Amino acid sequence: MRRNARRIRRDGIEPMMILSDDLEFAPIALVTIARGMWRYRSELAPVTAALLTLTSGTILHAAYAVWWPIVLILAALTSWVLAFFGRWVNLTRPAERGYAAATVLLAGGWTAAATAVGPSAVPLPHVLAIGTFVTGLPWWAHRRRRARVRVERTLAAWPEISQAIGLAGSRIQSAVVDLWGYRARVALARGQTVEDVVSKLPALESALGTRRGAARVQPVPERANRMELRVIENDPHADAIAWPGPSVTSITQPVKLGLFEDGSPVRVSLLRRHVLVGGVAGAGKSGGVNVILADLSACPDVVIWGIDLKRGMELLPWASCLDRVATTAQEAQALLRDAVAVLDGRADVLAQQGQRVWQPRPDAPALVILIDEYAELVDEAPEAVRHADSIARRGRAVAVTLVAATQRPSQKAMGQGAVRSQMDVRISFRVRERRDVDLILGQGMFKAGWHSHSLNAPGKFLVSAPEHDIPRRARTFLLTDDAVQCTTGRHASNRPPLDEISTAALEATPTSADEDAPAIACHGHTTASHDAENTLWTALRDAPGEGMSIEDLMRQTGMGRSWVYYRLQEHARSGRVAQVSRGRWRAHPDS
Ligand SMILES: Nc1ncnc2c1ncn2[C@@H]1O[C@H](COP(=O)(O)OP(=O)(O)OP(=O)(O)O)[C@@H](O)[C@H]1O
Repeated sequence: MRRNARRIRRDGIEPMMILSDDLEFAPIALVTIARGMWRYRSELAPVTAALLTLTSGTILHAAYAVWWPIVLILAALTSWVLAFFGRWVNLTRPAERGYAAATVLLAGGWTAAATAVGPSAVPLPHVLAIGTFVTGLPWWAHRRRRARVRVERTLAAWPEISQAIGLAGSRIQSAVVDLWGYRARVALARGQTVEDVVSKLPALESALGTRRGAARVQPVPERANRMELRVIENDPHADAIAWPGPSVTSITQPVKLGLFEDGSPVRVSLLRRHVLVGGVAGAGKSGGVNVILADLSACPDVVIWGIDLKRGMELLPWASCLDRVATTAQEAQALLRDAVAVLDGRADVLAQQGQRVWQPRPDAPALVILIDEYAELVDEAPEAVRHADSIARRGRAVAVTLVAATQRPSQKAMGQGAVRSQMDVRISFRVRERRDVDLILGQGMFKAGWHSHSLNAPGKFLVSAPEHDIPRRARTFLLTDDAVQCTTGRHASNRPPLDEISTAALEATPTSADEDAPAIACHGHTTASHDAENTLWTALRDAPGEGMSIEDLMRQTGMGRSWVYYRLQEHARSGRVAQVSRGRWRAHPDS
């Protein structure tokens, strides 16, 4: 030791620690070695296991040499149990079970041989050395083991980490390593809150040595002094997630919007709920609306109307599944006014029948109105906003609801009314400023850890709804143009028309000329309806033998599905038209 210290001085390097001759070197070295061995216990496990095997072989040979067949049988039995029931001891994959079974058989076989002939009998020492190295290789290379050890070492430093970031006294209770990173349950010290931790997230990420934005904190609902710390090392949302197909067959079931970071689905019920979708341009709002549309189009108990003042750019690909689309301010105003008429009509009937809510069924469908870029509506059709306000306040019970997308739902952009405050489901894609989080998700949400300003890819979102009250990052499914085309093709012919109560309410609604510019699809009370009636009749009369489909009739008349359907029903009742085959119609030859 003194020789070492002299060499350091000769090299001109100032020694950092001077050990005096009085100090006992051996205990310090032992403690350091023991600490090192404890720290690297996982890496040293194959060597430890070999030493234990050697010791058992030595003892058994000395005392019970005749027991070797028992040792061999026990080893074979344990190996068999591990191979077939290893799942019970967390050996989830077949490769892991195979490895454990082979290692136990090898170690047990060696111990049996050592018991019989002694551990030093050739070739047993060589077999033990080579066996340790060969079985050690998969152990040292195992990805999950290495990840677990790394996490254990990181979290072992929690007392210092928590001290450094001002959360002294908090403790790690347990940690689980998974495919994407790790999760730890943390017990907070007296008086500390999850909000305190949320405000220290950047410091926590720095102390844990993660990348920026990798740490998430979630409260544990049943205990205010517990939280779950999640560190995402491999972003499960790095790639787009293809839409897997419709997740529902009725609006009474929750739709699947995308996946959370742990791979679980984001399910949200849309029944009797208004939805606000917000986020900067390009953050994925239209993509999110597409997923909602794709699921709703598979539900025969919902009629969908759409308002798209971007000249129909976003909604027109869905036109064949939409009962009605408005692409101008006038059409939007007429559409929302009609929605209020439907709402009133349904409310009157429910009141007469002494019922409280409208139960959606294929013959009494819910009505969902999708509005892309709500702020445009406020700018271009301020009158329409009054109707939207009315729907937002009164539409839930009668299943007439809004899905409104906008970049920044400020009070001005939402038209000063109650629409924003009435939104039950809030979906926030990336926002530019922190205060926009509160605009979309509600007051105080930013402080509570809803950090949608840090979402880093289009399609990533946070959802706040009665069933989602914790900020968990998710990504919507991505629908390609082909998927949209395929979905509309599949569902267009099964879309329901509006029910008779709603249609009667529309028929009874007085129209104002300025609102009734012909919409792409619109019910029977438009100014164009008289011409459409004549066109319909001519089309049915001139139809070929196999009849005309409803889509053909919609195209020719320029009217919506409900209108065509009801006209056909009426003609059929009076015997003027007949259904030639499923969904195909023509005029009766005698009529
Ligand atoms: N879930 C997703 N996964 C992967 N990429 C996505 C996802 N959603 C959207 N994108 C990509 O982001 C782009 C912009 O998305 P989108 O048009 O939905 O944004 P937006 O918020 O509606 O923008 P704007 O307000 O300009 O209409 C899309 O062209 C698409 O390539």
